[in-house]
Amino acid sequence: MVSTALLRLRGVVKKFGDFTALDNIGLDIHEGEFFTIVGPSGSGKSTLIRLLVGMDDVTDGEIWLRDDRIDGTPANLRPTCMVFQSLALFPHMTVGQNIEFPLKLRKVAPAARRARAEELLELLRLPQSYYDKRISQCSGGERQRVALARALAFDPEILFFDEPLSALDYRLRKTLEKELKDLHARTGKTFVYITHSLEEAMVMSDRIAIMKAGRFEQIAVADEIYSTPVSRFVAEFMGEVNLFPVAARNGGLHSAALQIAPGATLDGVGDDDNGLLMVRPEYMRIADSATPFDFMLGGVLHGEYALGSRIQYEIETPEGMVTVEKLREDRFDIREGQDVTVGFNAANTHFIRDAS
Ligand SMILES: Nc1ncnc2c1ncn2[C@@H]1O[C@H](COP(=O)(O)OP(=O)(O)OP(=O)(O)O)[C@@H](O)[C@H]1O
Repeated sequence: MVSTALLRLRGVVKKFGDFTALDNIGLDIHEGEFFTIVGPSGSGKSTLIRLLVGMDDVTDGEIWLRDDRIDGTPANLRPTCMVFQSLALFPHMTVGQNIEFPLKLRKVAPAARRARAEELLELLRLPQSYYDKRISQCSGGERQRVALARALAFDPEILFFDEPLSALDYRLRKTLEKELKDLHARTGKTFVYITHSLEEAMVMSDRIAIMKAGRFEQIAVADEIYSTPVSRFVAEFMGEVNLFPVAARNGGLHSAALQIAPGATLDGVGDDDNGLLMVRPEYMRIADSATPFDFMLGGVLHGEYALGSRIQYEIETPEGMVTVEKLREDRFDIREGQDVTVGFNAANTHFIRDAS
């Protein structure tokens, strides 16, 4: 059978004793894709990657690489897969020796090894003079680049990344996020990446999978996960959010929390629907009598927080805290303790059906 997916998982289960760490996982990863798995601590991300690279065995299910079943193949016999771990460099060797290591294992001749190492230095934007530099003399960011160059020297079909940037400082992380995305585009390789950081996932990925308790809650492109999450869990995991219970009855919308403009409707919401109306803080507005909104609620400004280029406002309402966000240049002229009415329009909402 010819398949379009590079890596396919079917009914993958991993148990540790009675505990099910991965529960019937199905997944297709496409050739050349940057695929990121995010989820809270303990959701099963590392367990999944260990199965994918062959460091651990599945309890049940199948893993296919193209048209070969690989779940029974040990890690060292999966030459197409490679884990990228920054800390696995040899500190006593030079940058060049580290990058050439996989080629030496494959008995590539010294001149060809050196030529490839120089190409990879260029690809990773490291100066050629680094060839003779010791790893112990490289900075954290340079080590990350050398580790990537070495991973690419294996010429794997898929590169697996297990939180490679988590130990780095903010600025370096931001730089390397962009570099990784760029490297992905330049190499055309398939990247499978796991992280806690949603921001990292959003910047780099073609598709994101959100993991919860050993299952995928949603798999989609970043924008779709952010704008149309399938559950409260995904909505809350993907950043700040306001959620209001809403029901559709007798041709109208009802909510204990919100004043709803007569005739306001929500796309795709029919009679007897129950759910949560989601609105991201950047779509919340301060309302006045001149600017009515489809949905409004009153409260008191509880706090104002500067987040660099953005300002976040917390409004205390009878239904709980509501978050409103503005660009700094558009900041509101309101003071803590002041009464405010906030509003938003149906077009800027997403309805999460039956969200419990
Ligand atoms: N060898 C093991 N024996 C028993 N339980 C394990 C083992 N490895 C992992 N687990 C459990 O499986 C669950 C998933 O762990 P895993 O390390 O995959 O989570 P994670 O999403 O990678 O978390 P983190 O982000 O904290 O690394 C956890 O509850 C963990 O305690």
